[in-house]
Amino acid sequence: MESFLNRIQTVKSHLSPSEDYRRETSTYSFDFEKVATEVRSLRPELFYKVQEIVEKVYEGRGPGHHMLEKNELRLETNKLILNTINHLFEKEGINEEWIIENLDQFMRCLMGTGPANASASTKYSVHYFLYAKSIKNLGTKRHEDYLLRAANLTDLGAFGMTELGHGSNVQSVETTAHYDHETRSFILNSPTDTSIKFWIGNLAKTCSMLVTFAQLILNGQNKGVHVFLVPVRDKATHEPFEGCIIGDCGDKLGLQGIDNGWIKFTNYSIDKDMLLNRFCDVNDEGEYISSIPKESKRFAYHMAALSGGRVLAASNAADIGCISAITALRYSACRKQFARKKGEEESQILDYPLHQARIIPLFARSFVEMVTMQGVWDEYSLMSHQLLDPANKAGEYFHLVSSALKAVVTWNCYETWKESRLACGGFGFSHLNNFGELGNTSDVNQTWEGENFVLIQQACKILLKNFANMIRGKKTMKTCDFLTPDAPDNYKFEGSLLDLKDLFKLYSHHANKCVHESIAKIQIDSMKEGDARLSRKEIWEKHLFYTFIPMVKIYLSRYTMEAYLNFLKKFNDSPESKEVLTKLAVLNYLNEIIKFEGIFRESLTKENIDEIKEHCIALCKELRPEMIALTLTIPFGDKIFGAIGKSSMEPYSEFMKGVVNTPGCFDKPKEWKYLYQSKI
Ligand SMILES: Cc1cc2nc3c(=O)[nH]c(=O)nc-3n(C[C@H](O)[C@H](O)[C@H](O)COP(=O)(O)OP(=O)(O)OC[C@H]3O[C@@H](n4cnc5c(N)ncnc54)[C@H](O)[C@@H]3O)c2cc1C
Repeated sequence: MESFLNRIQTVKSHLSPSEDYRRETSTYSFDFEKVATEVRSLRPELFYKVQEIVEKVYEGRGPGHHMLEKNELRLETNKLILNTINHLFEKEGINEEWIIENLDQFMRCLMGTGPANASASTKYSVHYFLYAKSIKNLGTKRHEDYLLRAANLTDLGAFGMTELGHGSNVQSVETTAHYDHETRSFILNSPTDTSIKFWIGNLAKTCSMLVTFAQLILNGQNKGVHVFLVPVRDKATHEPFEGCIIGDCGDKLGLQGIDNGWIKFTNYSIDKDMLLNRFCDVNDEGEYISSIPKESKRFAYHMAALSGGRVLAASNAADIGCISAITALRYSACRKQFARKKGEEESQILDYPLHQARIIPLFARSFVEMVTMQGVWDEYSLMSHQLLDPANKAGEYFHLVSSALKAVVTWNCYETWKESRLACGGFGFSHLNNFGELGNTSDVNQTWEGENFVLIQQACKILLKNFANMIRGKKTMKTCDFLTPDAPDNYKFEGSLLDLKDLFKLYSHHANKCVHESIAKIQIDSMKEGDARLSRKEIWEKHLFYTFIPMVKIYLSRYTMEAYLNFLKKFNDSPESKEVLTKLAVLNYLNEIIKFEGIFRESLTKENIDEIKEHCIALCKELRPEMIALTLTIPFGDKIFGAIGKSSMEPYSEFMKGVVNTPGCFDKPKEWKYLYQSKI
């Protein structure tokens, strides 16, 4: 903590602050140390340690890093991973037992590598959060050794769920695992081209072990998708074992530092004990046994490990949203274009209300989401061991929350990234300003760990199921305590649009109303007869886009608002800080009302909507002097920002330093002579 406070001091009085820095940090009204300390304490200290280690490793990294050839990037990423883990073991007292016991917390801290090298954090998350977590969640005593070897990186693992023909629909994967009682083994096969496991991170060049999802077939009967621990490479030679053909997926839009690969199995035999058998097994008599008889329920347990990956993707997205918006804010505070009056100095672009309206609400949303996601991590770390307890409802709660958050926060992040990049004009398009790396991750976060439109459907189902439970007199989840059995009366908003607690009531009303309207639509369509008759599935699909998905979005806004209201309690003794942080959230939720206008039409008049727009413009103006100091309260080291986003706020000199130091800047092209061979 001491070194952190020193850092604040350094940031507050940059050694030779630029004029822009000095001006922008002299206008804020909140208690900087209080806010910075509370924001920092949202994460475990180990996160910052990891960030420091990575920053040290990258100290000498010059511009043009993205120009490294794919294999060099991969080598660098693998070395970074090993260096970081070695450092944590040698210097920070981390060991295998601690990692296994605190896998969620450990993974959360390893996210400290993310902003500097998204490929590295992806590799970690594939290895620890998908591979090791699957063994921990689904394995038993017989797999303990594998878990230990995963913890200290003796084995490098990958997670083989997706196939060429099936991504979201995991239940239909085609890889087969036939049980052979004579040899007490499973024989793995990829019977079709579409059954080839594809996109698997760490597989192409790195891993020796692969968690594999396959249909378990015993005595000709398909028992459904099961999870197997599969050695795929001989560690002595690093060659794939016979029966496994492994290849590289080829170049991607980004994240070249991680080796996504494919694998085809041909009569590849693994020991019977390699089935991860916490919930099901083949006994000594060769019979299938399971503590969860229903296949669909068994499948749900096999997938439960994935909710952590969704928490990870959403928290990563919230951070990337913050980093993108911070870059745009700092740059816009320095960048000057056009004088308002002839003869006057040009204006900073952040002083234009148009520019403020584009960027400040996006920062506000990312900030709220970052606060929310750190709270979700805390809750997840505490509850994750309950997720696989059939008597506990935690699994369903986390399925709802992680699916909804993962979809909505990663969509929001992509929007924030795009708008922030555009807000930086041409500079946003230069690799030196980091939007390339940030964009790669904000893009793919929408697809992996569950494709967003598929995930949000699951959240819709759980929300509606909770309503049905309530009607049947069963207990509902705490997160659904806004639901009422009777349809809510029409409601006219009479509170203050600038009061976050009043806005919370408004959102709660509409979250409830949206669930009731969804149910009403289902009921009306279910009563149709004759040609108009629709099946349950048709009704479901018909209302997803305009009714059910917006319902989840409103639910989620209410959820993040509740988390943020709790965060604000930390500032009861610091009224100025509370006021600024409240304004930030009010701006975000008013801005969302404008986006969701249709939903709020019942309770807000046209005059209210006009008033909201006025408030948003006014709030941006009021928050303008606070913005740069607010960006400095977020504890991301300066190294992860591109040239124009650094806290020193010297965009031109930082940028040109990068430009002139980029390899090849002054080189004459080798083939220059053809330039003079025109025949015209
Ligand atoms: C860089 C990268 C790394 C990855 N790493 C791994 C890994 O390590 N291990 C692994 O197992 N997988 C990995 N994946 C795969 C990833 O998890 C899948 O891409 C993801 O689950 C989506 O599956 P899909 O690509 O087959 O898309 P699909 O499921 O085919 O979806 C395609 C489109 O169809 C839509 N769609 C699908 N079903 C419905 C429906 N019912 N209703 C309406 N629309 C629908 C989706 O919304 C989407 O827009 C990785 C992918 C990428 C890009």
